Amino acid sequence: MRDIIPTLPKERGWMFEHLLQYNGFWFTPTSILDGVIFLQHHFKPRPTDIFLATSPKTGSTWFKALIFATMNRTNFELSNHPLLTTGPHGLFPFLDTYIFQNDHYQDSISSLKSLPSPRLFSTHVPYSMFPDSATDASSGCRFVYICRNPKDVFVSMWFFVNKSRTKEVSPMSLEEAFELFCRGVSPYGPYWDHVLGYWKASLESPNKILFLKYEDMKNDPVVHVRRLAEFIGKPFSAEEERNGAVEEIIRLCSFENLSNLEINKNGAERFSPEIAVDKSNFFRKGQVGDWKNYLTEEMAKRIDQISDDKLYGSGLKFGT
Ligand SMILES: Nc1ncnc2c1ncn2[C@@H]1O[C@H](COP(=O)(O)OS(=O)(=O)O)[C@@H](OP(=O)(O)O)[C@H]1O
Repeated sequence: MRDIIPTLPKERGWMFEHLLQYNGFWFTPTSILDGVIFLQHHFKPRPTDIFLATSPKTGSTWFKALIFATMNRTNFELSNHPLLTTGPHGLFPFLDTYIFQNDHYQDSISSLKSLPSPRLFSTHVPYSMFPDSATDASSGCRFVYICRNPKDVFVSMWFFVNKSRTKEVSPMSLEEAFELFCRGVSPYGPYWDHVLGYWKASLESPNKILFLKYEDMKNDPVVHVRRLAEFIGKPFSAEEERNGAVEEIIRLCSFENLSNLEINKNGAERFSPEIAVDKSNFFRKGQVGDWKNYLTEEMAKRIDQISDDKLYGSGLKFGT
């Protein structure tokens, strides 16, 4: 499979020199692309697997914390919760770079096999690129997908790459990045196609894919954490509700709490030999509508127009 890499369409990268287009989406060579190809051809899903799927900068860090804290809430006291010492990205495996936590494919396969069920994974991989054995209605695997307003996603991504990019990549102006994003050339982009893949699948199989919006979680976290808990098969009991368990999880995973923990302020998260990101870069502002501080009226209109065109007839509207 790797033989095809030199033949793939190539564009300017955001964090690394290039992005390569594979199966209609743009990926970073070689780390991410290798991981995606591994997933397509070697990953064996289990019916109990749960995937937290996101496009980059849509709230992955936040939802990693939320889903882990919800799923494991009876296993830990708040005072010794893993989130206080591990940080959201270390809680459960990121599937896209899983092969780099191990020496080669065979080790990754064995190590995936040894994980206890139910396995929880995070991923940025588009829905269409998952093996059929995971996406078939009969497979049992479930996906939680997070969508965010593309204007905030773009601004978040631009700040992130300007802090995290490697030395060989020259700084990218907001305008240059904007052009690439609008053309769909962004990590795991086109953003709109990524969202629509999961959206359409969630309409076809609502019991298989829970489609959530960053903005809705911000507006009414209690309702959405309850939905998340029900979807992963861990609904809050009446007693937990009375004891404020939902609110406790929301507080634990809040931007204010997580961004102020020592574990999230210092050091780097290493995803692969090439990709290491300062942990603090995963926390910027955590707000809805920050795009207003960076995009001109014309830029906002252009993204809105693309969204109108792409989402036309889908029934999906981005949060604002
Ligand atoms: N706890 C919490 N609550 C709300 N928002 C949060 C939280 N943690 C991180 N963030 C904000 O999410 C943005 C980063 O997105 P991701 O976590 O998807 O990034 S990544 O894909 O893992 O690189 C980025 O958004 P911006 O602030 O708009 O840049 C982070 O600040």
